[in-house]
Amino acid sequence: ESSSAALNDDVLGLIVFKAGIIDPLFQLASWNEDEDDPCGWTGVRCSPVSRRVTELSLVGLSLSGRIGRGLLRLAALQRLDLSHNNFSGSLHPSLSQLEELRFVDLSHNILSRTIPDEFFLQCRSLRSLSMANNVLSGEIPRSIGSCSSLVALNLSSNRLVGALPRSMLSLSSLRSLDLSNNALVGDMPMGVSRLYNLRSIRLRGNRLSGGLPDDLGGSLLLRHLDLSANLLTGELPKSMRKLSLCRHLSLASNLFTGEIPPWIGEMKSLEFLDLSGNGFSDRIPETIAKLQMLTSLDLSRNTFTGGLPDSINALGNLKILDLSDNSLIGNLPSWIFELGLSYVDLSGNAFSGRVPAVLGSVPGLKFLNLSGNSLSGSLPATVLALDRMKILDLSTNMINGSIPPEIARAVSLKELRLEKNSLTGEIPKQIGNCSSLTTLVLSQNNLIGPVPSTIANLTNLEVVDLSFNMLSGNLPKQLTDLPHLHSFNISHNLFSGDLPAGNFFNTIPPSSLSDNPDLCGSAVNRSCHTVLPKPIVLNPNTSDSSSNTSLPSENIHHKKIILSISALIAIGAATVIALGVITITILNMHVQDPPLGCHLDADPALSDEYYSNSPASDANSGKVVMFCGGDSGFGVGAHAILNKDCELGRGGFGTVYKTTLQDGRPVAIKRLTVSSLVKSQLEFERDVKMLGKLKHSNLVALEGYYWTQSLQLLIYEYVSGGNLYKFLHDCSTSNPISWQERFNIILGIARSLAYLHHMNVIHYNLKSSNILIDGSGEAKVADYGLAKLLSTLDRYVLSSKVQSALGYMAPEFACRTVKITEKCDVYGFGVLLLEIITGRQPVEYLEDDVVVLSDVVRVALEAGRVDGLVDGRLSGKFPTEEVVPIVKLGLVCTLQVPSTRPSMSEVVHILEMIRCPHEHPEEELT
Ligand SMILES: Nc1ncnc2c1ncn2[C@@H]1O[C@H](COP(=O)(O)OP(=O)(O)OP(=O)(O)O)[C@@H](O)[C@H]1O
Repeated sequence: ESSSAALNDDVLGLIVFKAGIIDPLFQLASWNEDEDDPCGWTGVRCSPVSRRVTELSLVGLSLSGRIGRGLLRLAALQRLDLSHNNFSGSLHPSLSQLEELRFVDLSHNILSRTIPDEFFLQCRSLRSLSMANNVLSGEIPRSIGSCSSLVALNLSSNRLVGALPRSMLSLSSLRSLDLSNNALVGDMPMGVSRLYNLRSIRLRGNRLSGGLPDDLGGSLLLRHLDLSANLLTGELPKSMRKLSLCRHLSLASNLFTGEIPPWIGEMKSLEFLDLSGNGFSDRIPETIAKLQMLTSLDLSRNTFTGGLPDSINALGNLKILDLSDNSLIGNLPSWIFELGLSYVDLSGNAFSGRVPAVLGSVPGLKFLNLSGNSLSGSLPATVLALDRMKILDLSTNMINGSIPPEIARAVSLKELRLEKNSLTGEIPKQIGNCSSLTTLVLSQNNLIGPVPSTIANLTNLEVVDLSFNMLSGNLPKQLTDLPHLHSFNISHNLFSGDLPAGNFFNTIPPSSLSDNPDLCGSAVNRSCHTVLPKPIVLNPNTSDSSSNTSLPSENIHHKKIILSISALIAIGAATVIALGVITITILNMHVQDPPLGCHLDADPALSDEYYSNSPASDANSGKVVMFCGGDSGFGVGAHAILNKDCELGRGGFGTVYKTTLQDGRPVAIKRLTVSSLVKSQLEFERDVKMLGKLKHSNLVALEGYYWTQSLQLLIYEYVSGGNLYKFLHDCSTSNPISWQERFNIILGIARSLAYLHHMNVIHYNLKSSNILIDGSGEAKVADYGLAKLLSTLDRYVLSSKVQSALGYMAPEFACRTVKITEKCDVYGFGVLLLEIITGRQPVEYLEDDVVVLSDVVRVALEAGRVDGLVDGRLSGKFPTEEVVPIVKLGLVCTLQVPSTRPSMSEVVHILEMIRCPHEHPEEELT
């Protein structure tokens, strides 16, 4: 009977515990309060004799909430393991009262606050307690000394402060103490030797100071001592020589001084010795040779002097040797490389002599850093032939000769650093075999010749630095194919010719290219051709495009075409463009637009016939995705969307229809007619979602999309006022827009472009038909970023289709070697600005000539006839003082060299200044 009552106590306790916590993954589903016996429940174990719960182990079950009183009913509990959950709150002070409790692991939770004093005061038989990796704060309670049964205590990685309580010295059963990574201060108290059972002390990462206690060596059983990353000072106490069982000793990153005492050789069990980052000085003692078990020796970042003691030669088990950043001198003894080491760092010393050729006989060597010494002679072929080597750094020495072709065998090499030496000769083409290479630094040598094209085989390359050499020739075009390249410094060489165009090279910083007098391309601000072409203009009214390409000149009145060099370039470019247009036309044939018509029901392109031509499942499988999360009300399938309202118009990318959402709100739907060119669904959706995130009052918001293989729709906010082209050029519009309205429109466009560029989006397709005017006269820019959705055609050809005939296209589109940046939008904006001010088309096609607006304006400005430029429909109603600066701004934006055009944020600033000149008296527009 009493056992069943007790059983119910256990059931009750566990159910109460469960009620207080959150179990998001239903891990405790088996805990059913209707059962009498909890012994079969997840994580519960019972004594086979008494059937009482003796163990509760709920590790890593994503449980959260507080560890409540329920557990106090489990009177027979011996083991409690709730580690790797999200339990919060403070530690229950009475938990330790459970008479049988021996093992508690609450590590890796988010327990906070101080550890209650009572917890240790009441502690009965607790042997192991871990609360590591929580957020406990405050001091370690002094009462800890009363928990005399403790064998293991781990409070590491919390936020504990204060000094180590002296009372801990009475924990004579303690074998393992881990208080590392807290903020403990003060010194390590004398009397540690009373903790004669201690096997392991870990106090790394605190702020302990003062010297080590003299009796530290009294803990004779110590095997692991880690006091690194504290502020400990003084010399090593002599008693430590008695720690002959100690395998792991780390005193790294403290303030210890003096020499390493010769008695260190008596700590014979040492396998790991780390004294790095201290102020140890003098010579490395010969007695170190007695540490026969040593596998890792780190004495780096001290001030050791003298040569390498030959005794290290005796350390037959050594795998890792780090003596970097000391003041060691002498030749590199060849025996170092006969030890079978895998990691050697001797950098930052004053070693001299040659790089030992014997290095090549160390088959297991993976890491070798000899940088920052005074090594001379040539690079032994054997060094580079190590096929397991991952990192080789011989930089900042005096090594001469050439890089041996045996480098071909370094197939595991990830980093090769040979900078700041005196290497000569060419970069061997065999480097193309080092397929693991991510970092190649050969800067500040005397290398000559070209960059071998085999470098383009190294597809893992991320960082290449070849600066300050005498390398020459053209850069291999294939470098643009390196997918991970993010730094490529070739400055201060003799490279010539075009920079590779595309990928990483589109954004390469000019500083990485500087001082190569014959290198050209926009990144170095040097044209690859002597003359940049003027804007490319095609006459859309004739089929022979090249004959209509003209070079607008200073005198634009009926000037005949002159076949100058720039004209030839322009004609060449135009021919390319014309070919592009033809390509698009062919590609578009099977996605022909329907004939113009208002009601889509009658539109053959969207009738059932249309769908029967495309895979049926395809046409109906798409789903309308609205970014705001709401329901479009279209349901599934495209019929519902397009069979509704009316066509608004057609453009280069598609046809636009107006329709209404279920909530009555109108939207404009663009059906892309370039389906065959649209990227994969994944890329399309990624790009469209990115565009959908753009929010600006002067942008037409993209609200959603629809995708199937053969039909893609973009759902935009509907803008009621019509497009700017209509306002400017449609003669039937009776009410011309005023100067103020025009200024507002220009400013709105500028602001939206500055925002787009800030978000790293290039519009690519600015023109007045893409500027919509809303009900209150505000400009809203449409069609931004659409060029990005297409994959097949590159943007040069694309832009020729949508912009060239109209004169908004920046000249750099015609020069494939010049990088296309957001400055192409600045050009388009400049043209648009002049169009808005003058009310004239950007390009006018006369019988035997082409008149380019920016040239007309430039000539008029020079002749002082600016007022005559302003749209006559304004009947002289405009502030004269605003005209000159705004016209100048338009001309600056349409400058030929992209880098000489202002950024859009500068444009916004200038426009605001023109409008309110008095607020910026100190600044002047030139
Ligand atoms: N969100 C919208 N709200 C109202 N009308 C729109 C909207 N988007 C486009 N339109 C109208 O639909 C017509 C066609 O637009 P579309 O963008 O396809 O052509 P475009 O601007 O002439 O050429 P392109 O495709 O090269 O940008 C335009 O007259 C435009 O005014």
